[in-house]
Amino acid sequence: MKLNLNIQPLESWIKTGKEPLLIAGPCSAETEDQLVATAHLLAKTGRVSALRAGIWKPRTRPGEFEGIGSIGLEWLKRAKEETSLPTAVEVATAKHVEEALKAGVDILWVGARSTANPFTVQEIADALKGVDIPVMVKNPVNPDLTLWIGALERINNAGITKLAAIHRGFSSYEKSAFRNEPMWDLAISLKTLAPELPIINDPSHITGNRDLIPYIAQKALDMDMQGLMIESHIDPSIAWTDAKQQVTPAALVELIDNLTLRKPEVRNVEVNDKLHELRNQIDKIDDLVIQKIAERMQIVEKIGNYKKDNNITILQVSRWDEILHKRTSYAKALKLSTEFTEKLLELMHSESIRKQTEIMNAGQEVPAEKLTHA
Ligand SMILES: C=C(O[C@@H]1C=C(C(=O)O)C=C[C@H]1O)C(=O)O
Repeated sequence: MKLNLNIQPLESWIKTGKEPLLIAGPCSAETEDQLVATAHLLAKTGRVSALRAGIWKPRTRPGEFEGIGSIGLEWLKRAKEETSLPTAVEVATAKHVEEALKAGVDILWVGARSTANPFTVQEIADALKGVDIPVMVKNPVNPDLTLWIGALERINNAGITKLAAIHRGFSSYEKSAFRNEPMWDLAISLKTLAPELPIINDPSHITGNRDLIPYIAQKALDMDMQGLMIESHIDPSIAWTDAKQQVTPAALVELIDNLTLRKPEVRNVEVNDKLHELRNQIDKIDDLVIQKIAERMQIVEKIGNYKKDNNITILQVSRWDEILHKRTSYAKALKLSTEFTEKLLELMHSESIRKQTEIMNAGQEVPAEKLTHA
């Protein structure tokens, strides 16, 4: 299934000639000097397509710097006049939208905390009705693809067609090197559901650590994301927010220069022929894999019927354990990762359990009305 979004290409609202497409600027606008000086250095690099700056900062706890507020819009205006860089800010309320529009901000984005709340997103969407401005929607804090899609749909339904998603990673309880887990699968699912929707990666918020930015930025380009949003500060050591993840404009250029640009396709006939030949091999193998899984399921059905006739439980922990051990060690010998093999086996096992449950309980299914929420 594909999403039904009405989207204009990225080229219609941002200069995309520079590779990769780069939106950069300080995490927060702190002082007029800091913002304007950073903007000048970024513009001078010739690599940046838009200047970002947080004016209103939704902080997790009160008492931290919550953004400079509306005065920052004036500084952004000056930065734009002096550098010609279009400007981008985060909006979290209808009032923010109103003020940003009045101040001539070029691009708005909806932050991760706002995306997680459909009331907030709807308020922003309502404030955008009848306005022609690009809007980027960050993924929600929690790893919930539907919330991300819902926010994009609400903004799109308000008539915003210059739309993009920002992948900034997800909160996770698991200890990790990253501030926010990239959970690439979610971004890949979004791209699969809406191939025309540009996705901008935000390695600054994913990593929370400037040293890790290059790895995430490279992976984002390799995942065919359309651009990068990277926090850049004239002097990160004294930044008021996110000091550890910001980079100087000079470091930003070095980082970008070290990325390898890859395209979804190349025009070289020889390369394409070789790729085609390898993909043909994959097609044949995939067909065989599916065929073998179907054969396995037919045997599972026989086992299910046999267990039913003889009153044997569906789940057989020791047999399942034996399968997990034997298969993972065999797979390991064939250079497959244990994590992958386990996932694959677990998927097959749960389908096997589902199938046998269906056989065992034929005619005794829970009535549909009992399955609906009270
Ligand atoms: C198929 C069986 O039932 C279940 C499913 C298994 C499988 O799909 O391999 C293994 C053990 C059981 O939990 C079985 O008992 O062999």
